[in-house]
Amino acid sequence: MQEHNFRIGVLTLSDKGSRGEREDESGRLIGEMIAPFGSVARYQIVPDEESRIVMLLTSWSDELKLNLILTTGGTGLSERDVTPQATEQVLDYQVPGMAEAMRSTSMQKTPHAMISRALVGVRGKTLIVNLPGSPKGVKENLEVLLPALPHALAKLAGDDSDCAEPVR
Ligand SMILES: Nc1nc2c(c(=O)[nH]1)N[C@H]1C(S)=C(S)[C@@H](COP(=O)(O)OP(=O)(O)OC[C@H]3O[C@@H](n4cnc5c(N)ncnc54)[C@H](O)[C@@H]3O)O[C@H]1N2
Ligand SMILES: O=P(O)(O)OP(=O)(O)O
Repeated sequence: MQEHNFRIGVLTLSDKGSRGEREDESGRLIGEMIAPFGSVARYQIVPDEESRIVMLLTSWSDELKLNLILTTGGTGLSERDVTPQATEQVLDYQVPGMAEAMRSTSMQKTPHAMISRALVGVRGKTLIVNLPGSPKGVKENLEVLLPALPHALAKLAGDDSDCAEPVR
C-alpha cells in the first residue's frame, strides 16, 4: 500500500546484471521495500562505469527532479566498484548520519558491512542513497533508513513546518 507520493529512481550498478548474466534481485527488492513511499519513476541497470553513473544521477536529479534515488552495487573495494566516487562527484552535500546509521546497524549483522563505502547525500532537492550490491546488503541497509525517510524527503521538498518533538 502506498502511504506517500515521492518519486523514486532505482539504479542498479552491475557488470553481470547489465550483460543479462544475473537477475537483478537487488533492484527488485528495493522496488518492493520502497513501494509504500511512492512510485518508481525510473529504473535502470548499467555497468560499473563512473561516467555513466554520473550522467544518470545528474539527469535524474536535475531534469526528472526525483525525490529519491537508490543505487545498489559497486560500493566495495574491487577495481570496478566506482559508485561512491561517481556519487561524490554529483552531491552538493553529504548526509553522513544516514550512511553512518546504515553501516553501524549492519555491523551487528556482519563485519563485512564496514567494507561498503556507501554515501548518502543531496543534489538539488534529490536525496541520493548508495546501497551495497547483494540482496542481503540491500535489505539490511535500507531497513535502517526507511523510518527516517518520509521526514527527510518532506524537508528536502520544502516542508517548513515545525518538527521538534516534545521533551519527555
Ligand atoms: N548489511 C550488510 N552490509 C553489507 C553486506 C551485507 O551482507 N550486509 N555485504 C558487504 C560486502 S560482502 C561487501 S563486499 C560490501 C560492498 O558490496 P558492493 O556494493 O561492492 O557489492 P557488489 O560487489 O556490487 O556485489 C556483491 C555481490 O552481491 C551479488 N549481487 C550484486 N548485485 C546484485 C544484483 N543486482 N542482484 C542480485 N545479486 C547481486 C553478487 O553475488 C555480487 O558478487 O558491502 C557490504 N555491506
Ligand atoms: O558483476 P557485478 O558488477 O555485479 O559485480 P561482482 O563482480 O561483484 O559480481
